[in-house]
Amino acid sequence: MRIESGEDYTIPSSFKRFLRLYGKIIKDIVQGRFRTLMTISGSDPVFMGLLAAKAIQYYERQRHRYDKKKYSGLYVYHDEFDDAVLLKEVFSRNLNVKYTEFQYAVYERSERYLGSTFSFLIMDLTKDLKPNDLGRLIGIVEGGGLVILLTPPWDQWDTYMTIFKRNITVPQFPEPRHIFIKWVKSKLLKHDSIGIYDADNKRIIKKIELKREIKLSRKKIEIPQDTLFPKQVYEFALTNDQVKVIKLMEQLYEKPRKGKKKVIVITADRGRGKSCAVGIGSVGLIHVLRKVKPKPRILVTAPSPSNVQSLMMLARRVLDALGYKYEVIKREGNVIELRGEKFSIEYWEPINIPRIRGDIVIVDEAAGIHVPMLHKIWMSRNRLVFSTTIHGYEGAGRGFSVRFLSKIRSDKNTQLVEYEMTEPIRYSINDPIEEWQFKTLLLDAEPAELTSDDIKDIEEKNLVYVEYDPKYLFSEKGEEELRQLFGIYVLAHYRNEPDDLGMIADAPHHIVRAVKTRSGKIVCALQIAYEGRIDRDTANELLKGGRIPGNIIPDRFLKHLRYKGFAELLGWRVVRIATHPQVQGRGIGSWALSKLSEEAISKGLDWVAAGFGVNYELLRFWLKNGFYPLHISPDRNPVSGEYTLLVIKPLSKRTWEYVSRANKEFRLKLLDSLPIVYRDMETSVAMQLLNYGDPLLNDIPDNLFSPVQIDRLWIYCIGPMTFEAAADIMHRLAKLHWLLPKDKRAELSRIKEAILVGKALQGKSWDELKSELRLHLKELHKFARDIACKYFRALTRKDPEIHEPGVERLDYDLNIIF
Ligand SMILES: CC(=O)SCCNC(=O)CCNC(=O)[C@H](O)C(C)(C)COP(=O)(O)OP(=O)(O)OC[C@H]1O[C@@H](n2cnc3c(N)ncnc32)[C@H](O)[C@@H]1OP(=O)(O)O
Repeated sequence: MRIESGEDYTIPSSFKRFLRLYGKIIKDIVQGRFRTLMTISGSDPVFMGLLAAKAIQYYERQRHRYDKKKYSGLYVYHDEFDDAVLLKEVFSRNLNVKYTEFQYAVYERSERYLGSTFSFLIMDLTKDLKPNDLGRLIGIVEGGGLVILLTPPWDQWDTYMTIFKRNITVPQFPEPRHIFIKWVKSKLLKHDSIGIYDADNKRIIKKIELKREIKLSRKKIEIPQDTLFPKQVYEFALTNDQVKVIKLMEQLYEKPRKGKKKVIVITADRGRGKSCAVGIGSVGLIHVLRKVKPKPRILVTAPSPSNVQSLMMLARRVLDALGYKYEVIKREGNVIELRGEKFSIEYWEPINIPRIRGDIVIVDEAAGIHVPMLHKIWMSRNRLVFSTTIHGYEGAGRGFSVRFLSKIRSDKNTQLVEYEMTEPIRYSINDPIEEWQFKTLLLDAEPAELTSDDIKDIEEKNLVYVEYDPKYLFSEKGEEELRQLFGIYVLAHYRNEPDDLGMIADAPHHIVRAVKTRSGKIVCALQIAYEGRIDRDTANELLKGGRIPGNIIPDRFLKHLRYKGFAELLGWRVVRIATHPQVQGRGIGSWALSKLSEEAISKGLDWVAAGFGVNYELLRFWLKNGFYPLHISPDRNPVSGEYTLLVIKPLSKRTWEYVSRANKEFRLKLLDSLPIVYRDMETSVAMQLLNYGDPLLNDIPDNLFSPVQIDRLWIYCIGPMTFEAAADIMHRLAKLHWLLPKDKRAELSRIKEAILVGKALQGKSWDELKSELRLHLKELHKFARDIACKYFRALTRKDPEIHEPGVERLDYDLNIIF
């Protein structure tokens, strides 16, 4: 195949010139441990493959003059496209390298390379640009290395229909906005250490330049004299920061005193080797713990098993070096356990950690886990490591410290050690490509600093509601506001990925709103999605269980509430809302929602809705703002440990009718599902859900209980019999309580209502209720009897003291259905 071999092509002199500029700076690049980037744009896969091969070949030889190493390269592509396969083939056939070994991977499988280091990375972006890929993969390249981006023709790239763009459109909005790639291009043009070549027109778009000082290369590793772990363990560290982390982990060898906890918190930007350091340290711990314990067990958790692969990889290397025998257990290609005869290092989903036995718990990428879940994990153990990315793909900014760390810092029984790793493992601390990546993906975005004037504006509600045009946000003028906006999400939300940024830019049905102070500081950020106005055929499909991209609210409404007409309505789903952490709880979020509703009404929309992991505080926020619960997921999310709840606020009369009925259906369903599906739901949340909305019954129906049941209720109320003997009646009473309007219910305090839900509806054990409601057993039993007495009075209008026990009559009708 002449074409595939690229024989008909010659390398243009402009490309040779383009490459020579890399050669000119290569000495500084190698010495400074900087990385470089090259973009090759064009339409001919053969030519592109050839140029990429020449580029690597040239670069390798130049680099080798200065560091005399062996190199490794990774080529990532989409194998479902013939021309992407052709490009890769041409590249590999024409690659004439002396010191480099290349590997080829498809994007879907590229996760497994994340812990490894490569000298060269080629990303074929001719078919797709998924922001998360840019976020994950660039970091694997070492200082002195080169990243090549292969892209569609430079001038057409912006409007190119990528897989990412196709996936984020919905049937009602088929055309994406084409903003994100334009943004990426502007950053490629702006940052140094990046060159751009136009293969179609054989011209240099941008020459490479290096505009930064070389910082002294890193310090030699110093292993402390006095260590508990063997020196061999420490030898796996690549930086002194890693040494420090391993040394800190020695502190977990000894158990804390009773009632106390030892916690180590490690924070770092991406690429600082924290997971690897923790992996090395865990084997150190296993090694020493084995001397005092028959079978030490370390539990590792993270949002997903892929997050702990570098930890596992380093743990394996150290185990091998220390001569341990063990089995490697994998799930879907990820290592989830290293099982030796007398030890184990095991990955478990966060939700499982509190109930599994283990000596030490390591939480990796902790910022990716919801704060209430982190709390449960922290409560359940006394020796823990939390490690997390501050900025970067999994980063949560200072959110982790603001919301979680501040709590454990103030706990007197926790001996807390915090350590921030700064030294990058693979490249220099002032690496230009990391800088480009951070700026492009807003990985270091932070919210605005608020002044006393801003706080005054907030107190006086001197606020401005802003309707953003995404084009403006992703422009030089709007960039600062975009950074503030995204910074709020990073800080307030538990999960933020570059793909979310891509959605804001390109998803045609997503819009952004914000609240600013008068000086222009953003204090609340909202991301909204248009949903609804679904045609009848699709609606019928949904009713039969079919799917539709996006449209979460209409989809669940149709599937679970079955009102077909709802599909025609148009609404806004609040995808994310977050208030600047410094000023939460001051009414800004509520003000934003009221403005949003006003805008939605002015645009003729029917509803505003939201879906979120439900907890008491957050649900309070939505209920306070007039949103009705509509649907709740049957399972807890394995990472956040929360049920997902959908809430909706009707804006038109027609929607009102649907929502009022839907909410009644929801509560009826919940009442009957609590004992079956939601036994473990927080009782406070169940009460909130049952209490909100119009009454389901007007009055207590006649003959609801038989005289025998009434008499059993009485004997439980006055004392000798147990709750269990009247559990059936208490269960029906609980249902009755939440079906009635408030003024027709027996008057119960909040705590008694909680007992009624927790015990009589959810069937929790007395012990479970005791710890959830923080009551003594005696009090619980007393309160439960009080409930029985109150309802005895409400049902019979008699005082239990003067009741005549026993039943004489046999002639009664029983209303067995409410
Ligand atoms: C679809 C979704 O995005 S749901 C996810 C919502 N976002 C988050 O959870 C991120 C973190 N939290 C926040 O950013 C904010 O607290 C928001 C968006 C939930 C509320 O915005 P705020 O400006 O704090 O709301 P506002 O002051 O109007 O209302 C406060 C009420 O919200 C509830 N609330 C929920 N979370 C919080 C919180 N972190 N801090 C304070 N109040 C909170 C409280 O019940 C409070 O009511 P109260 O004052 O009567 O006790």
